[in-house]
Amino acid sequence: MKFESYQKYKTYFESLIQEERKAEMEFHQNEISLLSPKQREKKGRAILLLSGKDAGTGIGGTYLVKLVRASGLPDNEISVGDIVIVSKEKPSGQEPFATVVEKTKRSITIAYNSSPPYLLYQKNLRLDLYANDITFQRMLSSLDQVSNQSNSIKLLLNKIDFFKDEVEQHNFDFLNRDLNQSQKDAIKKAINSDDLFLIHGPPGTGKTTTLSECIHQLSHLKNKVLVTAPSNTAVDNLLEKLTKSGLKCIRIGNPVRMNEALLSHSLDVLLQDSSDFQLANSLWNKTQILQKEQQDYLPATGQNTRGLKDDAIIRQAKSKKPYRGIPQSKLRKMAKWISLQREINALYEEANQLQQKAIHALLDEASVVCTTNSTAGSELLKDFTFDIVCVDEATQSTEPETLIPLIKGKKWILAGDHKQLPPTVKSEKAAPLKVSLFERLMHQNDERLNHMLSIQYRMHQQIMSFSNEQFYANELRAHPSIAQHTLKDLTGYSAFNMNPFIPKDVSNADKPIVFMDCADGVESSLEDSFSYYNEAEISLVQQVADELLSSKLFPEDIGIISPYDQQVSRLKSKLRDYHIEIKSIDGFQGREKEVIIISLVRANNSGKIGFLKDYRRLNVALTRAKRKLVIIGHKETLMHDKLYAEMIELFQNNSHVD
Ligand SMILES: Nc1ncnc2c1ncn2[C@@H]1O[C@H](COP(=O)(O)OP(=O)(O)OP(=O)(O)O)[C@@H](O)[C@H]1O
Repeated sequence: MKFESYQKYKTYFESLIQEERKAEMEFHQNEISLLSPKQREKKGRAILLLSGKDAGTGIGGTYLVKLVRASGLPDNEISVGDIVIVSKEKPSGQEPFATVVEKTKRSITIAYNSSPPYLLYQKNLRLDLYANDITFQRMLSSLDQVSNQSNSIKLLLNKIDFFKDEVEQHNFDFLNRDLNQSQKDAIKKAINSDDLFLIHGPPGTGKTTTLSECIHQLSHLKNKVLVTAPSNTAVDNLLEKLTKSGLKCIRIGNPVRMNEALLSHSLDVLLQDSSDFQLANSLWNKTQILQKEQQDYLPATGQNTRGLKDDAIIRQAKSKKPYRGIPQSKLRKMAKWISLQREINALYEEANQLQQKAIHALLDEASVVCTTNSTAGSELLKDFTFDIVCVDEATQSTEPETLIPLIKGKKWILAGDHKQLPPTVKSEKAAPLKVSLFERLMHQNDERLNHMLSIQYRMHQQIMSFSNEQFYANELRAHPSIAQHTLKDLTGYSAFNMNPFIPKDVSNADKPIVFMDCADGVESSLEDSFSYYNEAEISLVQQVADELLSSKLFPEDIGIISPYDQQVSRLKSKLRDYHIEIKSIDGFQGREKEVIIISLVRANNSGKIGFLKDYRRLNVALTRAKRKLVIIGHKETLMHDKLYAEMIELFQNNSHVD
């Protein structure tokens, strides 16, 4: 996809974002009707047991309601800016929308455009997330903001001038002495490139290791770097590598969603040592005392005021006479409430300024700031720009989402693998969003702008072979330290063939890959479901797991993956006591295990293989195992597809010993 002008680019992505936003809302409606309130609270998308009270008026005359849970809010994914609904038991779908404007440990304040329903001032309320709207808003805002950045537009519209001024070339003293030549080359090219560089990292090639060294070098060269990734886990993986080698980084985001071991780098934790922030805290404490005192008086809100403005109430209270039917005692109580409110507002204002000062001091000093793509668009970073923005896992986020961090920097370095699964997109109509910016730029630019890491540190070379040929033009090499590693190297492993119906190859350490034809398997699906399961394959997976466990393999060394959620949940319940990790292929991207068992599920007369046809899913599945890969599938069905047929042929012939 190429764009002729910024306007065309903006219109194209705006409509896709709106489609996806609609699908997100439908997803929440569905989940609300399917899950119990407690199940939804556990997922972090509902908060139960709240009590509501009037919190005055907000910006633009909105009506504010504060919802409190005295015991504290449970962990949740609801953020300021999100759209929510409040109900008594189960939402009916008729509730008006509100927007979250403030969140504390015990309360959440929401804004309504018109007078909120009376229900809001009761106990036992339930608040539901309706759309994670904040990320959509940030995407739209990034699309707008990019119009002021000629350099960014040039990159997005593929108007890159390769022959402009010579870029300053740097020589490097690498911190990580173990880097291989391909990784060093990627770092040199990325740093010496002009505005944009793409690090293509096939499975296990040390993409994060390489990006981490690159960030170190950039920081040593006195650059201010913003480092982002789509998920908190991916940000923490990178942060762990960066801080291990001594780089000072600040991590922005909700500490509840961070890896505990990395909390000392969190902005929230670092702020605790700032004297300005401590002062701000004491002012917030004062506001709480004043708010308590306010409870003895009458709130000058809603019907109490009979339309009188604050100044008029104060004036009338001084006059010692009733006014518009409001008795003098009530006027005095409201006047006192107003003067306390003014004091509270002033303290809040002062505290917020002090907090801003403390945050600015920390962020001004930091050479590396780490956060998720979405949070890069938060108010906190509003006034900051960076020399370089580095985005890890860039093939897992949509183009508008990647734009959120990118517009904060002059030069972009993206790392990812467009041969693995693309970002998740809920709406069919928004499917073009599955082409990440990384993938688009990779296809539209020549090799001067990218480098593929070519040495992998995960898979036995036979396990790597098929993916290497099909997806990486045979350019991948297995590092000698792992190229021949097998189950034999694991302490205690002793192949044991206890089940005569399971081929010996399954426990034989010298056979890194086994394809098992589950010829009597039949796919089934529940009514109204596009997900499939296959009972015969479930039984075979169990027998294979038994065989491996009795060969003294630890359950934590085994992973079971399947493309279909129905199969995953049935495998989980059948193997409940096995303590083996069982996940969808999509959920296992980025992970690895010594042994992987794949159940492919599809088995029918017409050779239909559904979304197995997305070969990137097959690539992810085949590249998770380090020492042993067992693939279970219905050969006859799979042979209808050329690529699966090639895979089966290769793996059935390829189980010789090297
Ligand atoms: N030069 C190297 N020498 C030795 N080990 C390395 C080297 N580079 C990476 N590794 C190891 O390879 C493994 C994968 O590295 P890393 O997590 O950086 O890879 P990745 O490409 O981001 O992974 P993924 O495939 O999950 O995206 C890690 O255990 C890492 O320590």
